[in-house]
Amino acid sequence: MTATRVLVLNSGSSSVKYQLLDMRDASRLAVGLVERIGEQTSRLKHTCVTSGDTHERSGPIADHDAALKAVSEELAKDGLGLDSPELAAIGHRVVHGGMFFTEPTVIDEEVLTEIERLIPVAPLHNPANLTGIRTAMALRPDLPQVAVFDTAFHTTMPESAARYAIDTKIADRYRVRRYGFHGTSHAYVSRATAKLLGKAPEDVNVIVLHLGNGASASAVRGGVCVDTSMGLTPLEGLVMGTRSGDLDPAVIFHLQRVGGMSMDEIDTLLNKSSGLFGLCGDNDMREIRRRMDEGDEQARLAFEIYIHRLKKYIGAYYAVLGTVDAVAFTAGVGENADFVRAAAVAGLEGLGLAVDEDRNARRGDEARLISPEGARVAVAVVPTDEEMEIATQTYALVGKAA
Ligand SMILES: Nc1ncnc2c1ncn2[C@@H]1O[C@H](COP(=O)(O)OP(=O)(O)O)[C@@H](O)[C@H]1O
Ligand SMILES: CC(=O)OP(=O)(O)O
Ligand SMILES: [Mg+2]
Repeated sequence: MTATRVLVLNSGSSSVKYQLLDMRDASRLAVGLVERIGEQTSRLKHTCVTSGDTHERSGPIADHDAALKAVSEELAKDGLGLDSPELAAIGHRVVHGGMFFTEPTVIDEEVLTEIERLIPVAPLHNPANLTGIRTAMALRPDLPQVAVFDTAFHTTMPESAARYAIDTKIADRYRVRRYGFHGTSHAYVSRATAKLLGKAPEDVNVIVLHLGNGASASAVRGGVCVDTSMGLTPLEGLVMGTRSGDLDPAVIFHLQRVGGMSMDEIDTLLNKSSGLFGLCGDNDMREIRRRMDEGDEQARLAFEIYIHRLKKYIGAYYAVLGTVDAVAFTAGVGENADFVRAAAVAGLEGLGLAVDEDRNARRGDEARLISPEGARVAVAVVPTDEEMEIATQTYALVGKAA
């Protein structure tokens, strides 16, 4: 029997998303999510796609190690356990790959050490990714484990976009530059957008807006990333669920010198209690919408700040690209919040950007155009599929090695 299945683990700071795929036809066998890891109210939702059965369990799951063991038990109940000889590899999302990793990579001790070394520049993500990898390695030491890096797609950025305007010697010594994240999603979505337009990726310029809890924008010219909004860490750029995005770096000096806050306190403030959450106490766009509908001014202002920043990046990447064929909205907010999409392009008719109200309001799981018929620039909703992209890259690498 040839092994054709790939398990993908997308370990986030407090969640694990996973999919088991059969790469003969890229079909999904099982999908699931463990949320709120480390809290009393953890929840696991597992769906066996082949039987259509869904199981849910709630109750505390202490850490990512426990989460992965729970996932492995769920898969085993469906006869899809990690001990299956049909499993060819396990693919892991790794958020920060630094300058070292530009391609999917089979994980060994040296790779683990490098991912660990990058923890200070991805403190919310790389530790969770590492636990996922170590647990999976312990469960199946014989299998190839492949890391697919969020930063990889952005390594094509020109130096003019990747470098900060600081002393070059210091920047080089400490490897301070813009790496960019969500690259697997930006790669997948920019290609899927070209497909939606009936063109080859080489022939289109796309602005991708990945709006999830973390959020980033990218400018993709002919399939190649030329700029992205996240930087040394996933803190720069757009307003996010709990992260501030762009700010004057002097805010940090001010909070330390005048506010008496420690560096760790400021780090936590900017990463975990800023963004939409810091502005209005909620980081979920559904809740913000509900509050705005009730006339809540604080939620309204948070929304306006979020949209203002988003619009600035659309304008900036329009200028970076010169000509734009499409603007693609993706991830939790981008795929579901029609009011965010409408507000983000409102007033940009001069740039050829608009949404058709009916098309924008329609829901669906497929990539679709929401701009009016005959619009100069296509505006689209393009669901991301980081897991499928990771599985494809993992299987290609393992196949090559075999
Ligand atoms: N139906 C919806 N309407 C508006 N926003 C939504 C909806 N569903 C999800 N979201 C938003 O998507 C976010 C999660 O996006 P997701 O891409 O899953 O994020 P992450 O991968 O960073 O966890 C939620 O925090 C919420 O703001
Ligand atoms: C890099 C990053 O911000 O990832 P996420 O959106 O999953 O938090
Ligand atoms: Mg995400």
